[in-house]
Order: sequence, then structure tokens, then C-alpha cells
Amino acid sequence: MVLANKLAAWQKLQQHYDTVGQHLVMKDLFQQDGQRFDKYSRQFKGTDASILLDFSKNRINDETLGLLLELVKEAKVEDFRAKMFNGEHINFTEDRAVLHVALRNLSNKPILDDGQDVMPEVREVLAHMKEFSDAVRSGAWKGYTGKAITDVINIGIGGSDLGPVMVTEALKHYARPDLRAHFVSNIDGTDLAETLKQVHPETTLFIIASKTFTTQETITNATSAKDWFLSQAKEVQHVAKHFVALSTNTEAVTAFGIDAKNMFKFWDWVGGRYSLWSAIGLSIAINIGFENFEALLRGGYEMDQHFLNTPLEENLPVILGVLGIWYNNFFGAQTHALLPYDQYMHRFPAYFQQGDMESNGKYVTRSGQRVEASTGPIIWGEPGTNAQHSFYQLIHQGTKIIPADFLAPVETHNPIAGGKQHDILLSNFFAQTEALMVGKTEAQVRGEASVAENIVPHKIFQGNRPTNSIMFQKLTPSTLGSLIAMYEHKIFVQGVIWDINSFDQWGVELGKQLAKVIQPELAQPGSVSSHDASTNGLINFYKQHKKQY
Ligand SMILES: O=P(O)(O)OC[C@H]1O[C@](O)(CO)[C@@H](O)[C@@H]1O
Repeated sequence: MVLANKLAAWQKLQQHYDTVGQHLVMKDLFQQDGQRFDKYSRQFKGTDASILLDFSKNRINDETLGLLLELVKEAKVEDFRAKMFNGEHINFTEDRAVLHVALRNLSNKPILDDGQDVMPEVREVLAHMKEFSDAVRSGAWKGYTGKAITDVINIGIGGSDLGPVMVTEALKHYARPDLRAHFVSNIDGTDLAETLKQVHPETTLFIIASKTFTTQETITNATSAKDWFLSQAKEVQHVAKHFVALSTNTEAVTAFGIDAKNMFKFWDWVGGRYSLWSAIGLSIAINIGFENFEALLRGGYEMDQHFLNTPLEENLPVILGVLGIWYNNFFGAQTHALLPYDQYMHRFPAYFQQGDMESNGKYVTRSGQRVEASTGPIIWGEPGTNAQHSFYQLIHQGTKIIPADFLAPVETHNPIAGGKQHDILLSNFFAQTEALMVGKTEAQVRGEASVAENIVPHKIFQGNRPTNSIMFQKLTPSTLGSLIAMYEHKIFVQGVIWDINSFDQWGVELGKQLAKVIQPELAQPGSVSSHDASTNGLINFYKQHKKQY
């Protein structure tokens, strides 16, 4: 593969940016073209999900979009897309297929990994999840004293935590209040301790979620949870009723003491950050019911079909991907904000911090060279309107360009005050992207009553700040599924263009290795001298002051 910045379309884009792109003023473009919204907005329609993407408030014209789509073609995004769906081992550094799409493949089409159809096993695990989640929800699954389960604690981290947390928060409207979901991820004992305070061993189900079943945080928390449980339940045989595992590692699961029949399997072709659709979604299925979990899968599946079959110029993930490239690589934007105007989606940005940054935070190309262009953006965000009262100042008047996606539902689940609160929320949603685009000129500031001369520059907004507006009818399970899959594929498109492997995560390994060296040093007496002066100093400071428990 050729480095992204050496592609002909990239060079053309650079020239276009230098001569035209960087000078485009959105306000003028809207004045010149009354059809700009129609021209630069697209709709996705699933069975019940419907998503509008308005990307007209971007610093683009027809030539920009044309060249960006030329880049998609030249970088062979369509070929890579086919390779992913066909089970080729595009995650070549781990020699794995990338088949999270198989987990939500609701068609009868086989999907092959190494020549074998993965679908029968996928369906088998889904059936197991249905059976188990139904039993927990109906109360048929009993704890060791014969009581029904009231609390489910998912113990996992990274992809084995963030997806279930984000989705259960986003779909809280569909959850039953008498069946509470908790999530423990951090090795910091506070996370587990504070959660255990809220539950009772007789009525608590622990789901130990770990693809590898070797992750230090998860296995340590799971062991402590088991100790806590056994301190009250006493008999080891009771563990079977209160501990289940979600993993690819049967051996480690059984060694931990969980019965293999209480293990929900998935496969190495499911990346951790793409795993909420797999058995990792068990806490979601218990929380919102299997039918709703299936609807989530359907939403994902329908977005997959859209991504696969829709022409590039109509394709939502492709459009979002190339707009990101435009700002990241030509305007030098370092970050990308996700700003959901839906309180239920408050963990959506955190979820895609892992989704995007663990996928595309790489500087080595597929052929092992160093990239010459900037890759994955820093993803961040908070729900509106809280974010408005926090960091929007910098987006409006700071020195950095912050491309942002604004997401909002047309319909709320909670029409408080006869829908008035939702209207207020949405008026802020519309106003912010308008303000970011139009800004406020010096003349407008001066036109306002009694502005002191020295205050005038402070009240000017340059505007021309790019945003995408993403509206959906209502935050239903299938809509959420489509939104998640849309961003997954956006990340895919960008990774292919940058020619990086979006599906490994070697960058998280070094810190883990070093922690394993340091941990025994903390338990040994005396000071350490084997690290750099700073690390030695910090470790020794801790050792001098640490408390013995
Ligand atoms: O599910 P596991 O194997 O416990 O891994 C948890 C997480 O750890 C990571 O490997 C990163 O440390 C993620 O990719 C993954 O989601």
C-alpha cells in the first residue's frame, strides 16, 4: 500500500485545501446555495430506526466531497470492506478475522472464518443468552437460598465493560427497575466495595466478562467478588448459581471455578471494543430483555447493510469518515467531539473513546512504515446542554478547530412539562450548530446596545466552525444499534485510508508489562533503584508512606 499522503487524491485534496478549502466560509456558501441542506444531508432508514445526517455545516463544496470520495476509492476502502465482511484476516498482526458484523447478521447468509461458517455457533450462543436472560428476568433462575436475582454485576474492563455500560445507560427506559445493573471495572478496590454495599449475595448474579480471562483488573475483582460471596454463602457449590463467565478462554474460566455450562462463548474474531454484540452483551440482554437486545442487533445489521450496499456519496459511515479526514489531515484538527443531546447517551463519547482511539491511535502502517499523516483523533465529549456550560467556550472562541457531531432524538422518552423541556433541549441543539457556523461579526456586536469599545473584540465570534448534526426519531434499541454500527464503520473507513490496522491494540501492552514488574517491588522491603530516577523516586515515596493493611 501507498502511504495515505502519497495517494493522488490526497495530493489533489492538499492542493484543493491550499487554494480553496481553507478559505471556504460556510455562511457564504449557505447564502449562495439555497439547496445546501438538501444537497449535504442524507437519511438512513432501517425497519424502525431512521437517522438524518446533516453535514451541510462543514467547510466543504462539491469539489471537496468529490475528492474525498475519490480518496475512498483510491485507498480501496470498498475492497477492505469486502475483505472484512468475507472474514479475511485483516487484523493481520494477530492473524484474525474481524467479524463483529457476524454477531448481528440476521440474514441467512453464511459468514466464513477460515472456510467455516461462524453463524451456527453465533446463533447457538444467542439462544443460550436468550434462555439465560429470560430465566433471570422471570425469576426462574434462583440464587442459593431460592430467591430470584435482583442485582446483576458485570465485572469487566475496556471493551468488556464500556459497551454494556453505555448501552444499559442509553436504553435505561427499557429496563426493569427491580432488576438492577451494576458495573465494576477499575482495579481500585473502591469500585467493587461501593458496588457490593448496594447488593446482597443471595440475590446477586456476577457476570465475569473477559475475552482473554487473563486481564488483571477483571480476574482480581472477580476473585474478590467470589471471596465476598463465599464469606456469606459458605459452600463452593453455590458459586454456580451466582457466577457466569463471558469469554473465549474455557480453560481459564473453569480454572476460576465457573461451570463451563455457565460460560457464554465468543471468538477471537470479535475485537474487545466491538464485542457488545456478542456474549459480552449478556448484562444488556438481562437488563432490557432479549427482544430488545435483538432489536439492537437488528439496528446494527441494518447499518451494516447500508454500509455495504449504499453508494459512497450516500453512505453515512463513509461521509462521516472522510469529513473526519478533511479536518484531521488538512485543517490539522487534533480532536473530534461527540455531543449527544440525549441524557441517556451520556456514556456514548466515553464508549467511542475506546472504539476510536484504541482502533486508530497508531503510527505504523500495515506495511510497517511510519505514517506521514496524522491518524486517529482524540475523541471526547459530554451530553448537551451540560457541555455547553462547561467547555463550549473553547469550541466557540478558542484557537483550535474542534469538529463536532451533535446527536439528538426528535422524540423524547420523557416529555416532561408537555414536551416543553425537550423543545428547550432541541432549541439549544439547533442554536449551537447555528452559532458555531454563523458566528457574530464586529458590526453585529457594535449594533448591540451599549458595548464598551474595549469589550467589542471579546464578543466577536469568528464562526465557520464545522459540525455534523445527527437526528434520529427516538433512542430505541434498534436506533442505538444503528448509531453504534455507523461509528464503527466510520472508524473502519478512516483506518483503511490511513493504512493502519484498526483492530489490534499493542499500544496498551507496555504499561501492563511494566506494572507486573513493579507490583512485586511494592511488596518487598527496602527501596528500589532499577528504574529511572523519577519512577524510583515515586515508588520509594509510596513505599515509605504506604500503610500496612
Ligand atoms: O476482555 P478482556 O480480555 O478482559 O480485555 C479487556 C480490554 O483490554 C484491552 O485489551 C486493552 O487493555 C481491550 O482491548 C479490551 O477491551
